[in-house]
Amino acid sequence: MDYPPDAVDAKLVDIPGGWTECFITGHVKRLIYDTPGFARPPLSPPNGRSYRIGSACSKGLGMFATRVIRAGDLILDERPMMVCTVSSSKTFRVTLEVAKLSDEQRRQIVLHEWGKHIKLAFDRMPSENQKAFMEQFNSHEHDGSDEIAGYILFVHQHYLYSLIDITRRVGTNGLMCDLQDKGATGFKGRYTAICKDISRINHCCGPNATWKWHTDTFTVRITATRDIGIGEEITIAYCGPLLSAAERAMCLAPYGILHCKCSPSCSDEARSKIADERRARFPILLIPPADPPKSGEPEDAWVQPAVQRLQELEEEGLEGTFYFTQTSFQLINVYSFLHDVNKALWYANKLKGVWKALEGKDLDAAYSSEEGIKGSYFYSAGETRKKGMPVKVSFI
Ligand SMILES: C[S@@+](CC[C@H](N)C(=O)[O-])C[C@H]1O[C@@H](n2cnc3c(N)ncnc32)[C@H](O)[C@@H]1O
Repeated sequence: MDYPPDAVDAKLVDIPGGWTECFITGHVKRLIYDTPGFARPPLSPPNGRSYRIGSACSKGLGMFATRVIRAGDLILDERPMMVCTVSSSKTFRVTLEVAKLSDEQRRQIVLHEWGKHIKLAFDRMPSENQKAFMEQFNSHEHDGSDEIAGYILFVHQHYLYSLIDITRRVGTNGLMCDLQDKGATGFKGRYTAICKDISRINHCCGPNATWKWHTDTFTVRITATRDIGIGEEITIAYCGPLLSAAERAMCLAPYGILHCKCSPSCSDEARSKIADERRARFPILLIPPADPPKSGEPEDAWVQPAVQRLQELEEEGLEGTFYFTQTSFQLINVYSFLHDVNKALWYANKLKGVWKALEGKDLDAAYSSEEGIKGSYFYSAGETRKKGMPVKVSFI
């Protein structure tokens, strides 16, 4: 992809938004060009750079906050060095099946062919990006998976590399892009992005930041999902954080993470069991009781399961998930219904940063201001109820 068209002798410095080399199909190329606003410049964090790359001990390098970062703050919007497929052609695999090769032989040949294509993209990179790409972490260095794919050798900047040196860096560092081929035949790939700085962010099962692919800016965007202190490591989830520990382990293996070291409790069996049980019961739906509270019982006794659920989500570091926003919205709506505006605003305050991080916009005024809450459907439903009239409400 050469967009916008640049001079043949362009340097990295001539492309301030960042230079991405792509290995993509024609269909995906058209899809990118047709994206409204493509190629907007990447967003700049309003308060400037807020991170440094440094040692994260046994995890290698990592990203660390250099100032306090608030939930919802943009940390980095980075154009990748490379975007490429994560797998190779289905049609090609079928052809190999016909050739009666073993599964392992097929895997090696597909990997080799994929590597040859990725090297084409690598060769077109500006030399600064080639250097930065080769400096990225390679977690598969000694796993013995290079019999065929490692066959082609090339010299780059006085070092001898094999194709596998490139493909392994893609596997270790790639984050999934939201680009997808259509159609059932021919080349069908999911896409992955390798960035200079974002690829240094380590995985955490209870991360403090989230990542999202944006085709209009052609960037991976990192936003904080909770407040991050100075010096604290910035982390993202490489896989669905609501999965069980066993499922997460399966998803992390291709990144070369065989034992997740995100926190001491992650490897603690008893703690993992509790975390699994909590994750399995996170969805919750509040239904108001038909009868008024018994004397002496707080009016919001029936809300407590959701209050506890939100606390558990925070304890697990799962603020950046659907269940956190869903439970928060329910609590805002319920406390509007009960005419407890302060509590409604208290939950709105918890939600606002996460909402900004996930949705890229501020929370609607109906949820975040006294007037908004008092003008909401739930507040008036609560009024009707207070007048002794029956109401049927659903809080989501
Ligand atoms: C995308 S890179 C992250 C940056 C990397 N630490 C570096 O030095 O460049 C992924 C690699 O970081 C390490 N890593 C990331 N998160 C980890 C975690 N939670 N536990 C253990 N290792 C982790 C693993 O070696 C993995 O292969």
